[in-house]
Amino acid sequence: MFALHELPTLADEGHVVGALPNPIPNPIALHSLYHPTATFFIAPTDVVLRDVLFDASSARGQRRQRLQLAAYHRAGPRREVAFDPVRVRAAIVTCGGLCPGMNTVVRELVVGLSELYGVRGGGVFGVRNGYRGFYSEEEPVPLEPETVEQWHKAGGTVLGTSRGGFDLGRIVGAIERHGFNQVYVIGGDGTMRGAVKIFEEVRRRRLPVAITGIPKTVDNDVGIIDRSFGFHTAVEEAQQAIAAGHVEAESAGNGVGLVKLMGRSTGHIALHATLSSRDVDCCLIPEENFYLRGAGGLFEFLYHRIKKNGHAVVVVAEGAGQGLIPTDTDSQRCADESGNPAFLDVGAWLKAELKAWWEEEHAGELFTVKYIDPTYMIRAVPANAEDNLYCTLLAHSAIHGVMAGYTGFVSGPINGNYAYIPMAEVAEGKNPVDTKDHKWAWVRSITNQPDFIRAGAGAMS
Ligand SMILES: Nc1ncnc2c1ncn2[C@@H]1O[C@H](COP(=O)(O)OP(=O)(O)O)[C@@H](O)[C@H]1O
Ligand SMILES: O=P(O)(O)OC[C@H]1O[C@](O)(COP(=O)(O)O)[C@@H](O)[C@@H]1O
Ligand SMILES: [Mg+2]
Repeated sequence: MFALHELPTLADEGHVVGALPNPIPNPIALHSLYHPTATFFIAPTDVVLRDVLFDASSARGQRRQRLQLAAYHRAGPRREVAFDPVRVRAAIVTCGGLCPGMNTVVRELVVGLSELYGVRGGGVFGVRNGYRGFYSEEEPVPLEPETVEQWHKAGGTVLGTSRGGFDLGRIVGAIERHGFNQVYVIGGDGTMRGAVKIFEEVRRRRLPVAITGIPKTVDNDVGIIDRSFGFHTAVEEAQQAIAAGHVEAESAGNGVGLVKLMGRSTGHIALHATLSSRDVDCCLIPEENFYLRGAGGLFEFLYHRIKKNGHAVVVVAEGAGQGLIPTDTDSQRCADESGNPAFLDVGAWLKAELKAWWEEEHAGELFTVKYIDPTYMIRAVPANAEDNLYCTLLAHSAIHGVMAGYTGFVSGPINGNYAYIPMAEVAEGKNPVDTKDHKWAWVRSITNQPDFIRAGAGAMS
């Protein structure tokens, strides 16, 4: 009935984990102050379904769908664990761009391993500055609950992060040399692709090491899970920039407030910020082509809005309209150290184009464009309450899975229920905004912006 997406375990390889010949009862069951209820432990047969929406109109269709239901192991504490807490030697690393909540995840991993499972002092380490920290001169730092106690209140990552520096041989060599048997990797899509390689190399070398990923990306561009942590905080922070753009535009004669928000290849932040603000007249995202001049274009639309309301606000995701921006040399379109494309500044380009257009078509009439680029301000903040809660659940899910002996997996909510997903699936999955779906239709119904399909033609850029 279900197609269960099985997880690798350390036992598959015949490893005697943490010097345990057989699983032992979960130490949480023996906790002196906490007595687990009958439903506390999750059975290996508990699953979370990936799809919850079905067309109930045809019995045949239902039968067919039931046969293909993708299911994942439900996350949570198991009755038995594979690691002896006394022998746990865990490494935690944060990679890629900043995202609100990174410190919270680290804090909860340290505190959870110590207080839920009784991992002893000196059993948890923080790797400095991303993947390269495994083999750099800076040694991993021991992390105790007291060290990390206040970390959830800080933005950024205390451990440090970086792009690039993924040297597989040296990373796995360092894991072996330090005797790490649990590795918690906090990072985005690129980091997860790297973690899959680490997992595979660890297997190839037959090392008794569990590798798990906790998906981090402010862009929300990791697939399968409901959303990534920090995303809601970033959307909340973006409101201030949009509000400022609105005030500036409203206070000027024929004013345009232009706000650029993060989103390298996905427009989730722009979309959610637009939906929650209501000050936005037009939202431009990488997944939807647009054009500036002519009938049905951005400028025609903005002209009508300005004439009607006296002002307009445009939110543009950083990855939007890249194909429209002229570039003199190919070298301008370079990549960052991780190989991610470094984009041209769509905001600065759009501002210049807006000014040129007004000058060409409405010279003599007052016009102002205020361009706000809050790029790092929306991600370099501490997590809000909801994201702190979410980070805690993600960290605990990861610990429970690793202690149970699973490896090569990512924890995350699927339709609100926490699940363990094979890491390779998450690394391969993308999460673009589905412009055919209702969420994008909601944006369009709120902004009433054009669909940028030229009359008599398909979508154009
Ligand atoms: N395909 C890949 N294979 C191995 N490592 C990768 C890959 N893509 C990115 N990485 C590494 O993952 C880390 C973070 O990647 P990056 O793309 O900068 O951020 P994010 O994980 O947030 O998307 C970097 O150390 C980078 O070298
Ligand atoms: O200047 P940096 O650190 O490379 O970060 C900029 C990029 O980081 C992002 O937030 C995405 O980063 P991640 O993939 O690491 O989450 C993009 O929106 C943005 O293009
Ligand atoms: Mg990324």
